[in-house]
Amino acid sequence: MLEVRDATLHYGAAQALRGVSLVAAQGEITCVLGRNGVGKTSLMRAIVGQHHLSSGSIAFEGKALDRSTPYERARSGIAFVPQGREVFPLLTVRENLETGFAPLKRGERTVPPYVFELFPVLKQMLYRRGGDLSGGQQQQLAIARALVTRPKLLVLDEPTEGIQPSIIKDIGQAIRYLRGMLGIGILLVEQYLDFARGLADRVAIMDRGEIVFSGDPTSLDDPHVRRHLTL
Ligand SMILES: Nc1ncnc2c1ncn2[C@@H]1O[C@H](COP(=O)(O)OP(=O)(O)OP(=O)(O)O)[C@@H](O)[C@H]1O
Repeated sequence: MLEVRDATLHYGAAQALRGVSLVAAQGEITCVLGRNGVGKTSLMRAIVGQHHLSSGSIAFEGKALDRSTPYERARSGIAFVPQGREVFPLLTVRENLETGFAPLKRGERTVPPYVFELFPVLKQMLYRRGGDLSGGQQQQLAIARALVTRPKLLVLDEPTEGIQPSIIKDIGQAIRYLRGMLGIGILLVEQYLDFARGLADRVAIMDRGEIVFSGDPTSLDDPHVRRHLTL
């Protein structure tokens, strides 16, 4: 579904990605792990079109994305939940959700009912401002806003960061539902190892701008694999 090939990315003279190749399949949860600063966010932002690759390619459903804008990628079915959530604090929950309408045709501009089933608190808080929500509620709102775009691939950058355990559990259940019931592909960046291990079908570990391991989540128990994750 998504195929990144030999991607390199630079910030000025600094190289953040060094020949990264990664596949995310439909109906699977692919989890990218790695310490702080190894390039996980740079890779996700390149996939959604917020950063340009210096070389390499990204294809979605067999089509090269290299020249397409973030808006075109959203229209083709890629949705992004950024690190830090980026909820609009002065817009209501409803208005935040409606920002997800932008890539949709007029007739499709509704919030799918399953979104409120996954995150009932958003229905209760529909007219509250985004900035008044707790961190966990904002994370749910950021995921819901991404789902409004009817994605085929959902890219989540550290959705558990700074979130209380009960909401982490709800988010994990929502991600499982999206994979199992809707067949959405999930690409998840995570630092919280237990969460990743419990969800992932495939894992890829990054270190210093490279993918140093990819395979089965059980391999996270292997000390050779884990050494890339510990400080
Ligand atoms: N906009 C930017 N300009 C310059 N350097 C950047 C920029 N964004 C990231 N970097 C650098 O690129 C490298 C990779 O950063 P990136 O945020 O992709 O890593 P990460 O694995 O997502 O880290 P974290 O878990 O802390 O978010 C780091 O050295 C970082 O300082």
